[in-house]
Amino acid sequence: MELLGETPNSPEIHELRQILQASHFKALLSAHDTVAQKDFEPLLPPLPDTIPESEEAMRIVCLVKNQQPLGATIKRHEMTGDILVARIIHGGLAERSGLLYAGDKLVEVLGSPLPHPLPYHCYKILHGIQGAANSRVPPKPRVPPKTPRGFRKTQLDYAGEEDQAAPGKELILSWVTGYIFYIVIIDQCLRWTSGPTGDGNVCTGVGGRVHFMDKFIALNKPTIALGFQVMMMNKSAGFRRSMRLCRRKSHLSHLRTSVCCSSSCYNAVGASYEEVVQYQRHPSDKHRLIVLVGPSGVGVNELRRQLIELNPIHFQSAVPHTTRSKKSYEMNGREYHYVSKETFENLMYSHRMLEYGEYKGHLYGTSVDAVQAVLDQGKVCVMDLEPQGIQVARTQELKPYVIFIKPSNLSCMKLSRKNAKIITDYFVEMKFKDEDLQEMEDLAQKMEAQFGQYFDHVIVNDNLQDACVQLLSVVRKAQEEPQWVPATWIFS
Ligand SMILES: Nc1ncnc2c1ncn2[C@@H]1O[C@H](COP(=O)(O)OP(=O)(O)OP(=O)(O)O)[C@@H](O)[C@H]1O
Repeated sequence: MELLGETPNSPEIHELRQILQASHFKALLSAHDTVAQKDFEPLLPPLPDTIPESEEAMRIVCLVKNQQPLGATIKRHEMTGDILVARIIHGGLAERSGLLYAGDKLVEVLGSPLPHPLPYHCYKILHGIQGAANSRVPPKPRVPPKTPRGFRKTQLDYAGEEDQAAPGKELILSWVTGYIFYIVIIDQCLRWTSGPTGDGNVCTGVGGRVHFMDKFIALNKPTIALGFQVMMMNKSAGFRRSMRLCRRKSHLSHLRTSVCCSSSCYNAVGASYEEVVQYQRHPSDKHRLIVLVGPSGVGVNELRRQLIELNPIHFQSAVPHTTRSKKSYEMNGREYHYVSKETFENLMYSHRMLEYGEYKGHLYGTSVDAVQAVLDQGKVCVMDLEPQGIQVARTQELKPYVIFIKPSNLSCMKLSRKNAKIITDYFVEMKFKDEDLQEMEDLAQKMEAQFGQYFDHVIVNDNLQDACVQLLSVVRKAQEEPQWVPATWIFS
């Protein structure tokens, strides 16, 4: 205002004077001056000036702590006993400071060397700090995280609230198998943080058991898991009759079925998550293999048969292989590919059989090449598979889309299956008993629990017509719309 008094008058000067004299502006300037004159910075403890030359170079980290938690967890190294920073919570004080990192060794806090304490003692020391605290940590090369950002699909259910090892209850998340989430940051400790990508509900949290630190998005509701389907007898290609219940009833000793599984499947089964990407099939690409799984008797064959009947030019089953001899009315490549035992076994051992089994001394099975032959014709190959066989089919070559056919609840099943028959072979059909339906339900639950992570979609087969309409729509979407698939199918 003083300076303005010395300045020749002008409309601008007049306006500026009015602004500076307005009460709200005076209040703002007054607040500024009050803040500026006080030193709100904490007094940092002086750096020690006598550091022995022999001492390993240290970073001295000064954190000023208020009521907020530090946002880091610590652990004791099993071998050395060192106290290490275990995790840095996303968005917490430690992370925002940019000074502490997972894996840092805490040497001293508040000028006192850390005794060889249990993490609990350290926790008490750290927790008790108010204001500024110097900590000494050895320098550490910062290695950029190796794991790429990207989407992951959960392979297990995780109940965060029940996890004793979870680092902070307020951040804990729970999820079910099949959730897709996006990772933003991964540090050396296998934690990750993920951020919004647009769709879905965004939530932030930590999965303790799998050591994730996440802000993650549920883009996909989980789909389901699987069953135990065995050897089938062909009536004609595409309309196979199942022997699954037959095996359960009386022919168990005659039927031996196996499913081969490459070593990778064991890894996948044990993993907590799988890296996934969205895949949109180009119209000129081969179709994805459609795999139906479900407990015996649920209607897997019935649905496959109905789908093919709806459009036999578009949908087709793969022709299976057998070592039995050809009957007079059969044709090689139509009902079966008739091969020697040696050829069959070669296919088995070279992992070219998606599933195989033995019935009455003969081998039967469906090969990858038979599926490829259908896909090469530009058709959609539809097959039913034992859940154990999904792993073998899960290749970049076939890109299977797995649909779990699930029974509805017992009372609905009793109604819908009133006139249905269990087809055990060509000649024997028997009515479903209550125990068959119960067994089907139990098996469905086991399949979901064990193989749910592989299911892209679940159809509850209550009303047959509804289930068939759903199947048609899902199969169309699988071929025409973007779907989450393992990243290895696309980048390998
Ligand atoms: N939704 C449904 N409503 C009524 N009957 C059904 C329904 N789904 C299937 N069925 C009947 O149930 C019986 C068993 O079906 P299907 O043979 O397809 O079972 P599956 O799952 O292939 O088992 P398996 O391989 O052991 O035969 C058949 O008689 C079929 O017509």
